[in-house]
Amino acid sequence: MTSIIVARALAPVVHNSLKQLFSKSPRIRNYSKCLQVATVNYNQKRLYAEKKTFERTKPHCNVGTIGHVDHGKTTLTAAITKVLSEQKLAKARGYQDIDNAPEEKARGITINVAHIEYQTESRHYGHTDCPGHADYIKNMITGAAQMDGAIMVVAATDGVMPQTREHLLLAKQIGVNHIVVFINKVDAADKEMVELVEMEIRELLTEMGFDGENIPIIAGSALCALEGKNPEIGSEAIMKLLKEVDAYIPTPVRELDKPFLLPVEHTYSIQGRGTVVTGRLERGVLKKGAECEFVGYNKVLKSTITGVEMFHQLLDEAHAGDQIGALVRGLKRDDIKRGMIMAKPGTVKSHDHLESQVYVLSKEEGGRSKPFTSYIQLQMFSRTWDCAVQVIVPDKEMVIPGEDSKLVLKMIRPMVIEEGQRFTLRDGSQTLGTGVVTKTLPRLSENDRLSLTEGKKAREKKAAAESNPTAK
Ligand SMILES: Nc1nc2c(ncn2[C@@H]2O[C@H](COP(=O)(O)OP(=O)(O)OP(=O)(O)O)[C@@H](O)[C@H]2O)c(=O)[nH]1
Ligand SMILES: [Mg+2]
Repeated sequence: MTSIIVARALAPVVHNSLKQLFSKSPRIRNYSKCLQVATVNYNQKRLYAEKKTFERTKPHCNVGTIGHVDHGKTTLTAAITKVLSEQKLAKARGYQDIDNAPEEKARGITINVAHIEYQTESRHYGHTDCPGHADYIKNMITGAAQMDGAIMVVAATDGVMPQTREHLLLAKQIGVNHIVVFINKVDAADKEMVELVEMEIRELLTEMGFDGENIPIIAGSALCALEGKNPEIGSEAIMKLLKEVDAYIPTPVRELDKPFLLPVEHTYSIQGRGTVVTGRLERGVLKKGAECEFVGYNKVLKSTITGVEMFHQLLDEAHAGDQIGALVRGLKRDDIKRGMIMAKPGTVKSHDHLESQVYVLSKEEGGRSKPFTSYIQLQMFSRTWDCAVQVIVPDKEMVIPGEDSKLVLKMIRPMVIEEGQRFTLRDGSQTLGTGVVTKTLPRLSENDRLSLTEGKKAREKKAAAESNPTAK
């Protein structure tokens, strides 16, 4: 022990004298470079070795902020960590810490989702802050796909706005059924306005199929909480909100006894360590040393998991529901893509052809106004991937908005699909409906796949020829 302490204390002195010595001769300078690289690697490995181990003392739950652009989702996220940090239940994260990409800072909006950690007395939380801007809805869908419940933020100054509606709709489609509402910016609105906004939200929630009458709605000001002003609408409102989140959003039952599966959300390259993939472990238990397989985009890549972390703390084993980073051996960052599935080898398969049951939203529910027929091309979102699909309506002429229909989907590329898997279909910037995979079908032939990329006219011609083979 003493020798380790002495060696550590002497290391910088030895390092500096060697550096001075080496820098004198140009030939020896190369050695100096090597030494620098070795030092960086050593420091990174030391940092890794000194990381704390995560202690699982409370149930883990994934929540996040959704809602219209600029209504205060990121400010609320920062405020929650600030208020909880005063009780030693979180590390305070500043607004700029959360929206930290240069474009986010320049535009003052969220583009990428951010994952933050905090605790209440009863649970440990992973919190995903989603973007509200309509252009980044794809990131919102991926973010919301990881949540067990959501905090919907509505500014009292604006009330219900287009993405308030759209985010609620998508949350419902994705299967996020438990929502708690925070009416923000009450410092800038009068009491009557706040009451009106609350009524408007309850109406909308009911219209969208949520329990509008009983969903907890808390009014406050995230900015006041963050700046430590007006505690009754600031920090006290945040604590009230967290109490409701604790009580209203149930901890889901996790599938711990199944083989592990993690939909990849991001990949990072860590110098001296390798590649880290992040995402929420959907099922099973993941241990360091486990063999794994990455499946999707026409690839199956084998690897071994050499480390597991949760919010920068080491984990002995990750459980379903945990938001984790896994260090994998022998793969480069570019080999792995968002949307791939990391799973126990041989337990998942990719498909590009499936049968499904889809509910097509009516116009009033935010869906399209016109019916559609076979060969329409849509975007399918499931887990963390999205993919272009061609729709075949097998047993009727057309599908009318507001009805439930059997649809055959042909995907432009094979991805991991399982029976019972849920997905959302979007048409450009509009959500069309939600469905569940009822059956996977044999892989598409090259010929079939080509027809996916054909122009609309060519498809219509082909369809006409197929339905009337005698016509020239
Ligand atoms: N007056 C007042 N302003 C607030 C409050 N909370 C947030 N704001 C301001 O509202 C603006 C938008 O806040 P953000 O937290 O970036 O909003 P957002 O919902 O995360 O925005 P996107 O992620 O881009 O959709 C900022 O200028 C905040 O300072 C509040 O309680 N009162
Ligand atoms: Mg934001």
